Amino acid sequence: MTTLPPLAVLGAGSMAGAIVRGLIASGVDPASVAVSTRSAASAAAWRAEGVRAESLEENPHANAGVVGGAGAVLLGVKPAMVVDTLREIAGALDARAVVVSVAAGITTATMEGVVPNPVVRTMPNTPALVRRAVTGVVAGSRAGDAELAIARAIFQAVGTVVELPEERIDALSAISGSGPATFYYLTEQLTETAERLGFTREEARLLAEQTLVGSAELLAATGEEPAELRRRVTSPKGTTERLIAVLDEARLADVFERAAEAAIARAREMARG
Ligand SMILES: NC(=O)C1=CN([C@@H]2O[C@H](COP(=O)(O)OP(=O)(O)OC[C@H]3O[C@@H](n4cnc5c(N)ncnc54)[C@H](O)[C@@H]3O)[C@@H](O)[C@H]2O)C=CC1
Ligand SMILES: O=C(O)[C@@H]1CCC=N1
Repeated sequence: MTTLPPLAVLGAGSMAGAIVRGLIASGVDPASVAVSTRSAASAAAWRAEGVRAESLEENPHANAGVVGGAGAVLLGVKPAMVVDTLREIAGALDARAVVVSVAAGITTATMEGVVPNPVVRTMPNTPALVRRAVTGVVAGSRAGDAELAIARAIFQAVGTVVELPEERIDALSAISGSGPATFYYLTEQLTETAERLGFTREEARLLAEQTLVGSAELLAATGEEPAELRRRVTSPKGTTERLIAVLDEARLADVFERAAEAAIARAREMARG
């Protein structure tokens, strides 16, 4: 297994923060991770977790400050900030460091146009925090086996890795990058339905959320196909059969396809800047 080099993380918000915490949960030494944050309070919170942290509030050069000595630099800033952030750190980057981006829509070619380093583009998801992420990984033109192995090692420590060509990553993002939002949205909808059926908010949340968690655990534990697990819930001529018939009528597959196409179109807009 590839040993992770010292890691610098620029912008440790929802996504990169989940990755760092997932890495620490996997046994990575927090002292081998350096984080730059916007606020001093956030940097202090990371220091309390044993991570080296600098904030832009205390030091406007915090981004360049944390990349020195790093063998891998994880870009966790918003897509619109990626190019500016790379410009900021270009002079401080170790020549051999691999730049790993999680940004939606920002191509490897765009990043390679700003820094001379090898670049890997990824699309993880927030279950990284509990080491259950699915991450799409794309090698840039300068990333060789060693750089790809580092990126793979980072994301395998927090879940499962899928390697794919760059033209497929926006589609992967629509399914797994945004996917946690899809499942939480469904859970919210089911909670509201339960409330409309007369349950209190607390009861409704319990019913919807525990059903999501229980169903996911059953899927993971049995390795059965969702269709088979669904069949076991659907008694012939029973209540679930009627329920699923209504969902079928609503053509959810078409709705999900339209939703995914909208996300893909947005990623392409973001790529154009
Ligand atoms: N949230 C998600 O589920 C996923 C997000 N992503 C990608 O992750 C990236 C970040 O998204 P989120 O974590 O959702 O946003 P976020 O807003 O939670 O995180 C961005 C972080 O960057 C910090 N920041 C802002 N300007 C900075 C600067 N100049 N230097 C250093 N840090 C700075 C912010 O304070 C914040 O903590 C985006 O590129 C997004 O496309 C990718 C996959 C999933
Ligand atoms: O919403 C976004 O743009 C990011 C990418 C996938 C999930 N969150």
